[in-house]
Amino acid sequence: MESICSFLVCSGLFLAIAMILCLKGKNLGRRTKKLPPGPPGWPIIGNIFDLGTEPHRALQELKLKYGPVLRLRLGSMDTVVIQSAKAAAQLLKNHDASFCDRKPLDVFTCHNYRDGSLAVGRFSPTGARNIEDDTAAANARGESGVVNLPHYLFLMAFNVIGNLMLSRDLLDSQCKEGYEFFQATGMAAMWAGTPNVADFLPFLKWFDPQGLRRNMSRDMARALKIVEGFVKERLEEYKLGNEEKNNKDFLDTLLEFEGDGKDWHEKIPYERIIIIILEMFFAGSETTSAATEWAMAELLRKPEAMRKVKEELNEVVGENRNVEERDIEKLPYLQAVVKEALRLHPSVPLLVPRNTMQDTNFMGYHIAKDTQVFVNAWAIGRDPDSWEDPLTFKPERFLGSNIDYKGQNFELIPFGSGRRICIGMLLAQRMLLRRSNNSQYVDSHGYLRFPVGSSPVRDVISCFRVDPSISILRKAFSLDRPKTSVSPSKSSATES
Ligand code: HEM
Repeated sequence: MESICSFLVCSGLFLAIAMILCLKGKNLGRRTKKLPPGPPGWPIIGNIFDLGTEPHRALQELKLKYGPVLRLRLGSMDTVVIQSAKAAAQLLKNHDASFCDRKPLDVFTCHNYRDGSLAVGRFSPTGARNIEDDTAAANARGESGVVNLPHYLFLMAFNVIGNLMLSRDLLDSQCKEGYEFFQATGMAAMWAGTPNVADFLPFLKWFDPQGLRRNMSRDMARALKIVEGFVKERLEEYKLGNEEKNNKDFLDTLLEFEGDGKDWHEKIPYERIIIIILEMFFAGSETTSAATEWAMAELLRKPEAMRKVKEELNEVVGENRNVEERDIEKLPYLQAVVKEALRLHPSVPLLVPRNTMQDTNFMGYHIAKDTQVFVNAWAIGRDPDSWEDPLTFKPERFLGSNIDYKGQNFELIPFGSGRRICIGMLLAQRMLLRRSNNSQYVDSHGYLRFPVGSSPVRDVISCFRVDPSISILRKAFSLDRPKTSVSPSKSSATES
């Protein structure tokens, strides 16, 4: 036993020394080239502790000292952080080809996920339960009726995606696999979001010291199996001749796809379809529900903005009609509210990390191949060089302005930009501005319609007849996510 321990300790030391020497060698080679500035790091761990518990905030502070292009070493991983609209434009527009790869997390190597994934894959050129009913039931039980808004918003986003992808309400008593799927994806998202020391010190990958890969492998297998069941079911339906339905969903489209006649000339492999479907839940639920929640939290804190949204909705849609997709363009104030919420609270504050595909001369600095790149969309959205009064929630700033989040205005990039821009952006836009009752369909004009329902913002307004000073408990943590409770009965606003 003793000899095994000594062997492990010696091998660990040997690896650590080898790594330090290797890093030194690497640095010597680069001394002649100008690197971006950055704080000095510790041996082996580098600047990991400089990130703190909220990396986007800690990095924003480092910008004051080192400027908008910052260099860090996270373990053995070279990292560059971009923190101004100008630098983001250079990166995502002029150098997008060099920086369009992704830095993968170790946990995404399970079940060949990375090979099938769009979001973490290598770059290759080729409604919710009724809130009112639940509140009424709680009141009947003598409870306060405080609503856990994040919970409803997440369920809503999950079900909307379930309908678009698979034409089913996953979180419904009729769908027995739905709850297990919901749980498995939730756990997998948690493993993916836990900082993994093996990502920073790759020689530890083999040991999986926090057990994250093992946990991810288990929960991802559960989720993949359920999606596979849905896909098999659909293929059975095709065999029975049921494929001639009017409304094709995303799964139908993936199964029928036979190439675009340019870069892709074949059907999408079965395993990849399963991973893509799963990924839409990962990428689309938490992001959309967090953004909606922030928009609501900000509106509840700003009675004047809330009044304007209500007035606009009443004028354009009226009291008795549901919001339809075509209404969106006639709701400029609501659109401005969404932009302003995404400016201050982008759901993915550092975007999804990029990876440099080749040595690149970027704004006069040498960025080596395989450097990880963070773009701090959170800091850019609050940069006083780009925004007047940047910390104030002021939707009016977008009225009469052409600034949009579609990847062309680099001061507002909650969905990223360039080749790896969020593919769900337009869907997210609709989900943020609207609410589904899970039976949406495409109307004769090609618009998505939701027969019953309205914008989530409107829901809060109409469900609670909101007192502007309603209680909001907000606590930002890692992904800048607010925790919002809305109670029709409380009348003070607090923020922590
Ligand atoms: C408010 C909602 C959302 C936000 C803020 C958001 C944000 C982002 C960001 C920042 C990226 C990385 C972009 C870059 O590197 O330049 C991304 C990528 C991605 N998003 Fe979203 N997203 C949202 C909703 C969605 C939805 C609804 C879906 C699909 C159902 C989706 C699917 C994806 C996918 C597949 C990628 C990877 C694209 C690639 O790597 O090529 N997202 N998203």
